[in-house]
Amino acid sequence: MYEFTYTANASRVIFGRGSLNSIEQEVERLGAGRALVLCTPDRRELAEPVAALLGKRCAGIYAGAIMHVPIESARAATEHAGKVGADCAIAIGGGSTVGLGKAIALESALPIIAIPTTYAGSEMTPIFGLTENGLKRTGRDARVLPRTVIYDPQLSLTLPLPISFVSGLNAMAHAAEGLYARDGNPVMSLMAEEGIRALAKGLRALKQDAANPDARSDCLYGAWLCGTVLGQVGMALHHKLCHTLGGSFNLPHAETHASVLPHALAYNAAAAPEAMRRIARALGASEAEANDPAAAALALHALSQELGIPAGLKSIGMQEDDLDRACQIALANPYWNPRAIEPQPLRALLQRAWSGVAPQPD
Ligand SMILES: NC(=O)c1ccc[n+]([C@@H]2O[C@H](COP(=O)([O-])OP(=O)(O)OC[C@H]3O[C@@H](n4cnc5c(N)ncnc54)[C@H](O)[C@@H]3O)[C@@H](O)[C@H]2O)c1
Ligand SMILES: O=C(O)CCC(=O)CC(=O)O
Repeated sequence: MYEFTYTANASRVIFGRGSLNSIEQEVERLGAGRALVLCTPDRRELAEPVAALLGKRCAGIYAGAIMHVPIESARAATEHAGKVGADCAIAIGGGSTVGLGKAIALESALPIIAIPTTYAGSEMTPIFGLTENGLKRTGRDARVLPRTVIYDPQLSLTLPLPISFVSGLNAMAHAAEGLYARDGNPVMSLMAEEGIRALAKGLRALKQDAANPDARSDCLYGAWLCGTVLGQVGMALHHKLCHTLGGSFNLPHAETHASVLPHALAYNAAAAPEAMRRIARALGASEAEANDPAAAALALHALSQELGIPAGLKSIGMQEDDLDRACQIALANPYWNPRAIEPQPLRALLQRAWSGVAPQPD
């Protein structure tokens, strides 16, 4: 028995090797003529070819993107865009750069073209994040959804494997929670399962050969699917926990997602057996194995180990003494989750996520 509401986001997506070459015509298609190219300070080499392809349509390169978009960086970028008369922003990079483009759009309504080079998936969502006085807030606004997304797998060939792996698990997290979302729907569930499957295939191939173009294409295809899910349906325990950990303890985003995901799925396994079956199946479990709700979390933990992802929040700088406070913060703002958020089980989840041991339901 199906019952759902589904409103598609209106992004235009161009996917393929060499699709970067279409950037000038995509700027023209938006009716723009002065595109500001955004990147992080350490990735100007990504922005320069875009500026060259744009020629006279380029309003310059702004290399001021910072993770979690500090409000000061957003204000400076918006001011600069105004000063150079930009009528479009092109964000080439990961979620930090797309996040800066979104901050400019939130203030100025400039159209964004996103050219993702990690698997974060921000390019496919109307979700923005801004950090002020050490506190990160997120919201949804149609103005921040990139109008056009160009996925060119060639551009992620230089993404280091450690970042590729954790960014891939960040993407899988969107799909996993999308499979048990309160407002989920069959289209998003199909995309979520296929996204996890494509990323598992691509990440495993990257482990063998970081320069494998087909593996990069599989990963970026999976990131597109998972990012689309994130943009369409609500998230739950896993994303709320990672937001708390990232925002309150300044932990790196993708690494935090990768550490927490197996444990968040174990917490929810009994309450969302169908989602767990589809996740386990997408990760390569047999139909018989996938029928065990615990299989999804264990398969994800096994994939993390196979990829060599450092185990546990302790490996990315979180202190064990901070776990009690993390638990209190996570409990402070109630939100929907397929299983009730209870203090003791949540604290046990955080302990296991911190230590990096195998996940277990409790
Ligand atoms: N709003 C949303 O929908 C959404 C979704 C996911 C993530 N995010 C946000 O995005 C940020 C995290 O994004 P991220 O994980 O992509 O991190 P990121 O954008 O900071 O990139 C991670 C690292 O990869 C490097 N990198 C990127 N592309 C590269 C390339 N081609 N070659 C070499 N190095 C490259 C960057 O320089 C950086 O050091 C967080 O702030 C997170 O909250 C937002
Ligand atoms: O937590 C996520 O991976 C998606 C939401 C997010 O990062 C919001 C933001 O900080 O831009």
